[in-house]
Amino acid sequence: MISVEEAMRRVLATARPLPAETIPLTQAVGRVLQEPLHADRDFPPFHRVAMDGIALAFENVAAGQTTFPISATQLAGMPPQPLTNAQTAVEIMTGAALPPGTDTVVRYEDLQFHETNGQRVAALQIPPPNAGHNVHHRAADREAGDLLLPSGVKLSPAEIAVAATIGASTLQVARRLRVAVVSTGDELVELTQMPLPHQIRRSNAYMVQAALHEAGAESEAFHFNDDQEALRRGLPPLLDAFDALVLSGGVSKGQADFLPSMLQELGVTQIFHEVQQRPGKPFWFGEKAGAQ
Ligand SMILES: Nc1nc2c(c(=O)[nH]1)N[C@H]1C(S)=C(S)[C@@H](COP(=O)(O)OP(=O)(O)OC[C@H]3O[C@@H](n4cnc5c(N)ncnc54)[C@H](O)[C@@H]3O)O[C@H]1N2
Ligand code: MOO
Repeated sequence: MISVEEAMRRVLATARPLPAETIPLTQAVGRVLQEPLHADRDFPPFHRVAMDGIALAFENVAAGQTTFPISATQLAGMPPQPLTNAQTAVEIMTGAALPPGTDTVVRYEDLQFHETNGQRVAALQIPPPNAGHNVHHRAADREAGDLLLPSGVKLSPAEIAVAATIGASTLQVARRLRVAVVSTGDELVELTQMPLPHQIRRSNAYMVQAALHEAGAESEAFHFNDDQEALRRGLPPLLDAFDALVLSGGVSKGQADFLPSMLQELGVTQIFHEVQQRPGKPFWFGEKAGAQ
C-alpha cells in the first residue's frame, strides 16, 4: 500500500494545464494568470514627489541659499509648473511630477513660510541632505518593458493592482477546473429529506464541493444509488464533460463496491487503490486514457 505522499505525487503527475480564457480584471482575483505582464511605461512614470512641501534646485542649497520665493503651486495631477527663475521654488504635493529645473523636495515640516512684499517665501529650517531628497525617481521601481508578473502566478489583490497599473482591463487566465462530485450509496438522502433510522444525509458531497470552491474550482453534484446499470449509463457523460470526477463511496470490498471495476470498464486506468491513511484507506485513483 502506498503512502499519502506517494499518492499525492502520483495524482499530481497526471495534472495538465487548463486552457486559457480572457476575463475582466474585476473578476480575476483568485485566478491563475496565463500571460506574462510587462510594464507599459516606467514606474514611477515621472520623478514623483514623495512629500508635501516645496521643490527646488539643490545646487542653490549647496551654494548657501536658505530662502526660496514660491513661484507656483502644483497639486498631484497638474502638469509640472516651471520655475520663474532658478532661485525660486514650487510649492508641491505628494504624487505630483517634479517640475523642470528642480531636483529636490523639502517637507513642510522642515520649512517656515513668511511674506515679503506680497511674495510667499519658504525658509529652510532643516536643509535637505542631498539632491534628489524626497523624490521617487522615474523608473526607480521598474522600467518600461520589465516583466512584472510571470505567467502562472495566482492573482491576489496585490497582483490585481499591478495589472491595473499597466491598464490591463482584461486578463488571460486559466479556465476554472470543472469537477463532478458524485456520491454513491443507497443509504444517502438529500438534505431536504428526513433520513429514516437506517439512512444518513449526503454530507461528504457538500464538504468536497466546499473544498473545491475554496480552491477555485467549479463543481456540480450528482448522486447514484448502488445500481451498476445506472452507473454504467450515468458516468460516461460525466467523464466526457468534466475535467475530473470525485466519487464518494463504493471503492472498498463490500458487495456494492463496484466502482473500481466499473471505472476500468469505462476506460479509466487505475493508478492506485488503497493509501496508508485512516480514514480513507480504500482510496482509488485513475486516469481516463486520452483525457485532456
Ligand atoms: N510633508 C509631508 N508629506 C507627506 C508625508 C508627511 O509625513 N509629510 N507623508 C507621506 C506619506 S507617508 C504618505 S502615505 C502620503 C499620503 O498622502 P495622501 O494620503 O494625502 O495621498 P495622496 O497624496 O492623495 O496620494 C499619495 C500617492 O498615491 C497615489 N495615488 C492616490 N490614489 C491612487 C490610486 N487610486 N491609484 C494609484 N495611485 C494613487 C498618488 O498619486 C500619490 O502618488 O503623503 C506623503 N506626504
Ligand atoms: O504612510 Mo506612507 O504609506 O509610509 O508612504
